[in-house]
Amino acid sequence: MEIIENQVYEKIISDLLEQQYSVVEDFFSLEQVEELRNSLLTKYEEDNFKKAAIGNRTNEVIAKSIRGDFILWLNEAEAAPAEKAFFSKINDFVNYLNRTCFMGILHKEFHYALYPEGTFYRRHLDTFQNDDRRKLSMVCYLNEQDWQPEYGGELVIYRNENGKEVPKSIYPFPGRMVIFESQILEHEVKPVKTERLSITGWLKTR
Ligand SMILES: O=C(O)CCC(=O)C(=O)O
Ligand SMILES: [Fe+2]
Repeated sequence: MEIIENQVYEKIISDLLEQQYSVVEDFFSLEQVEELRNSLLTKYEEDNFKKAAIGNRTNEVIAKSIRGDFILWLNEAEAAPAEKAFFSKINDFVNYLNRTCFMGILHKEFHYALYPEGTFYRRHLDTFQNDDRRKLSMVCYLNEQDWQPEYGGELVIYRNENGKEVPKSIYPFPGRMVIFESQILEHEVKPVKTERLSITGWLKTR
């Protein structure tokens, strides 16, 4: 089958090869972001979110000193239209990765996340949850368009450059998507001064 080159995906792939992470400003349109934000907020108001835990799903510990967000795992089969459109874009990206880079992505898992004022997620590696199948982490921010840097909540990625640790701060502006190597890059979410919304997920092998 012929592969039609996609410039956005190609940029992500070359960023990942060069620096283990990539930031894309318009992976999802602002309309899509708004629909996802509304869907997240409705489900949060209906009390469907759980306090996020650390450890794997059979060995969960709620540790507020490590992370303070609330999450809701998404089920693709039962997804609402906004989430169906989200997954269709993710699936398109996964197919591209598998066909052009032989990444062998077989599974994925995504959750909504809401960080209430004052919460954070301390420095960690996403494979600490006993899941070494996690290959790529993806975070898409669903905040309002007037999100300000003073609100905090930046994602800080720690990269090693020539033996020196270099932190990269990425603010959670709406529509922004961050993709990084789950097994390599430690990262943290700095304390937020106002509610912070996102979808986070992992592309997994085997
Ligand atoms: O929301 C973010 O920017 C990152 C979240 C994160 O690190 C995680 O959920 O593992
Ligand atoms: Fe993480």
